[in-house]
Amino acid sequence: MGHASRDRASQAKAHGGDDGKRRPVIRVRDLEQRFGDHLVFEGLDLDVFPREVMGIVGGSGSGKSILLTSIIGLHTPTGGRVEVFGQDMTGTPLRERHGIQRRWGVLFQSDALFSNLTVMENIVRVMKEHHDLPHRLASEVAALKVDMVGLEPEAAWKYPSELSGGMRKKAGLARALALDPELLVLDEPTAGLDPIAAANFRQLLLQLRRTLSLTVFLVTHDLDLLHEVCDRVAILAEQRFLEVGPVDEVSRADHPFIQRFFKSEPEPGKGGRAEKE
Ligand SMILES: Nc1ncnc2c1ncn2[C@@H]1O[C@H](COP(=O)(O)OP(=O)(O)OP(=O)(O)O)[C@@H](O)[C@H]1O
Repeated sequence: MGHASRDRASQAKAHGGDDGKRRPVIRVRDLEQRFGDHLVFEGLDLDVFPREVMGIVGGSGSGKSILLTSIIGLHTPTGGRVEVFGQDMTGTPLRERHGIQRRWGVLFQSDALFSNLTVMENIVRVMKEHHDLPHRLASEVAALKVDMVGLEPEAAWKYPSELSGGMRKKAGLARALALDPELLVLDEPTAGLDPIAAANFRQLLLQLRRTLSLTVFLVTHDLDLLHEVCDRVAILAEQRFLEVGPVDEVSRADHPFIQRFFKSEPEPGKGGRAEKE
């Protein structure tokens, strides 16, 4: 057995797998969301496997945020089931969810850093919420996270308002990595970045994914991110997943939404971000 397969086997074990069978990190079954008469989606099924990067694409209002927040237990959909690390997200009591929550890191579109805290303090705060760590040790680990995302050490002492958009995203990512998560959940990670910062961020994701063996679930409109970073993509439109599969295959599917999405030209200054519906 080579290093890589040995790694994967031990990882599968760590994830509760048996005989090398890969249990999904995220398992979505028959998910449904309605608001009164308004059906957002129904019948969503999705598996995201260990070390896979899954991209979710869909028009505005198709329910991407609802899907994402259902996965991290912030929203309870009207029907169906979401399991993360084998635990039912809606059926698990809050106190037990705390244990699952430290196994993932989330980067929201707005980066959601506390504006009154420095980058360092933002990261330390997350660590202290979950671990009883001496301040000095927490600061040292936070400095490592800052380095890991390619920020200069001095950025750690800055407030979010003193950083560029790209640096803020990296700081948000450093905070998402604070607890050494196995799963990274990213909401439009390159939205709003200039083309160079977006390309830089994509490289960073590729590198982190390789070095940290991360599973990644991300929502995006960035075609370059889909092609360069994602293993599979799920297209959410017409209240369901139109297609789920490798990006190259899905992008060839003969559906008007998919054709429009994958053929759309990058918006000027948006670094390959495709047009929203
Ligand atoms: N609390 C709510 N009450 C009623 N309707 C809601 C509520 N939350 C979301 N919706 C509706 O559900 C649909 C899906 O919302 P969601 O935010 O998940 O879309 P999205 O795909 O993330 O869109 P965007 O790309 O524009 O952010 C939208 O039509 C939205 O108006």
